Formats: sequence, structure tokens, C-alpha cells
Amino acid sequence: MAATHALFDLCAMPEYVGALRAEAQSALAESGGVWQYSTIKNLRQLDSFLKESQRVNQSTFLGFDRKVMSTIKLSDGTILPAGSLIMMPGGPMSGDQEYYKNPGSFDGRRFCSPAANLSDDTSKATGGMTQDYTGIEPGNLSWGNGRFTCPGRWYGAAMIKLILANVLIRYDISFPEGQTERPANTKYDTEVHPDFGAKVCFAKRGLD
Ligand code: HEM
Repeated sequence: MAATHALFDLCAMPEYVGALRAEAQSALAESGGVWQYSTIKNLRQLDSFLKESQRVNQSTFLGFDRKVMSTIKLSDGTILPAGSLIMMPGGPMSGDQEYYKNPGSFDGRRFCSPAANLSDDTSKATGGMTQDYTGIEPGNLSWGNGRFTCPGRWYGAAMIKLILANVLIRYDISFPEGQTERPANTKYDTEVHPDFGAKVCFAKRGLD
């Protein structure tokens, strides 16, 4: 789903393609034409683009589902009784200006520009550091949070980056003629999916 969202975003915002493609080509050239984990780690702009695509296209409105095993009193006095089922509004949080500056606009370089596009508090919490795709900052529940944060995210992120980098190097991609905007996401219960019926055109590039 994350790779599909990113493909849709690249077709809708082709202005990002040049820099992301150049980054992938130079990272691959630096590692002698062979993809290695270190090559993938060097795709910092792709990290940011994917992270932003995931921020804007959260896979669910509600996440972090937990059962409260013993009664907890939160710092604001709220009591969560033992046995309660709780969820966090991950979708709305990712669009909240408490965590991100201009959350309504897509900025594929948001996480490349240290601190610039994070709220002051979020920036403080992350030390103003550039975040890689697997990074967690306040407001981001894409990979969960706490003890049960997704343990497969490094593997998942590496695969998604590898797919996207290869597509960028080998193909020109676009929506079918006449379509300029990405298709609306499909919402099912609390889930949000990319439109599985949408089409993306791949044109093989001449490679040197
Ligand atoms: C883009 C890809 C992926 C996304 C967005 C994703 C997201 C998530 C989220 C939101 C959770 C819940 C965390 C929480 O409750 O705090 C989770 C849990 C988990 N994920 Fe992923 N995941 C991805 C890929 C993967 C992959 C590739 C693997 C395995 C190779 C994996 C293995 C797991 C496991 C085992 C858990 C349960 C962890 C636990 O309960 O201790 N995930 N993931």
C-alpha cells in the first residue's frame, strides 16, 4: 500500500521525479551498480518523500489499539479503567499542526529539511534531526509506537525503497492521459487504502 501511494504521488507531482531519480542513480553508481542495504540507506530524499506520502495517506484513522490491563491515571487526570479498549486517532494526528507545520500541504522534502517543517515541539522531541522513513516522531503512528512498534519496518522500508528506486531508474511513470490528480483513497471502516482500480502507465526508459 505504501509503495502504491508513493507511485500515485509521483505521478501527481512529477516535479519530485528528477531529484529522486538522480539520488537513486548516484547511490547505485557509488555502490558499483549493486544494491546493498547501505545503498538503500543513502536514499535520504526518498526516505523523506515516502515518509511524507505515508503521513498524508495514513493506512488507518485509528491505530495503537490496546487493552488497558491495569487502571492508569494519565498526567491530565484522565483515568483509563482496567479492561478498557483504547485507540489513538493516528490519521487526524498526522494532519495536526501541533505536530507538523502546514500539515495540509504535501512537502516531499519535509523530513530532509531539519526542523523546518515540524512543529516546534515535535522538532524539540526529535532533536531537529532529519528523520528516515522508519523514524517515529510525535504525531506519527504509521508504524505504531512504544513496545509494540512495527518490528518489520526496516525490512518493509528497505523493500519499498528498493522498488521505488528501481522504478525511478528504469521507468517514466504517469497516470493515463488526461489524469493529473491522484485517485481518492478508499475508506473502509477505519482503514484507508489507495484506489486498487487506478492505473499507472510505465514507459521503459533508455538506460545508459
Ligand atoms: C509499510 C509497511 C508496514 C507498515 C506501515 C507497518 C505498520 C505496522 C503497525 C502500525 C503496527 C502496529 C504497531 C503498534 O500497535 O504499536 C505493526 C505491527 C507489526 N508489524 Fe508492521 N508494518 C509494515 C511492515 C511490516 C513487515 C514487512 C513486517 C514483517 C517482516 C511487519 C511485522 C510486524 C509485526 C510482527 C507487528 C506486531 C508487533 C507486536 O505486536 O509486537 N510489519 N506494523
